[in-house]
Amino acid sequence: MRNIMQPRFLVLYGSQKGQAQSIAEGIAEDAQDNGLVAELKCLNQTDEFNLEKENAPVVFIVSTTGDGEPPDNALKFVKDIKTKTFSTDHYKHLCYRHRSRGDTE
Ligand SMILES: Cc1cc2nc3c(=O)[nH]c(=O)nc-3n(C[C@H](O)[C@H](O)[C@H](O)COP(=O)(O)O)c2cc1C
Repeated sequence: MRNIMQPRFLVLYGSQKGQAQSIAEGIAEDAQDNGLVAELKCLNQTDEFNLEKENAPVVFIVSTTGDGEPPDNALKFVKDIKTKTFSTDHYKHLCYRHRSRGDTE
C-alpha cells in the first residue's frame, strides 16, 4: 500500500523495441529504492493518467521509430496532442521532463 507521505511522480513511456520502456522501468525502480513513488504507465494507457489534472512531476521517456515517428504505443497520444488546439497556458501547471531515445539528430 502506498504511503501518502511519499513523494509521487508519473513516468510515461512510449517504446517500440523496449529500450525506452526499460529506462522508464529503471527510473521507477530507482525511485522506489529512494523512497519515492513512481507511477509507471505506457502512453497508450490514456485512461490511467490525466495530464489535465496532474499535479505531480511527469517524466516522459519516448523513443523514435520509422522515419522520425512515435512508437506504436505512443501514436494515439501524439496524434491527440497534435490535433487538439490548446491555449498557451493549457499545460502551465505541468512540471515535466522529456527524454528522447533515438540514434539520429
Ligand atoms: C526501425 C527503426 C527505426 C528508427 N528510426 C529512428 C528515427 O527515425 N530517428 C531516430 O532518432 N532514431 C531512430 N531509431 C533508433 C531508435 O529510436 C533507438 O534505437 C531507440 O533506442 C529505440 O528505443 P525503443 O527500443 O524503446 O523503441 C530507429 C530504430 C529502428 C529499429
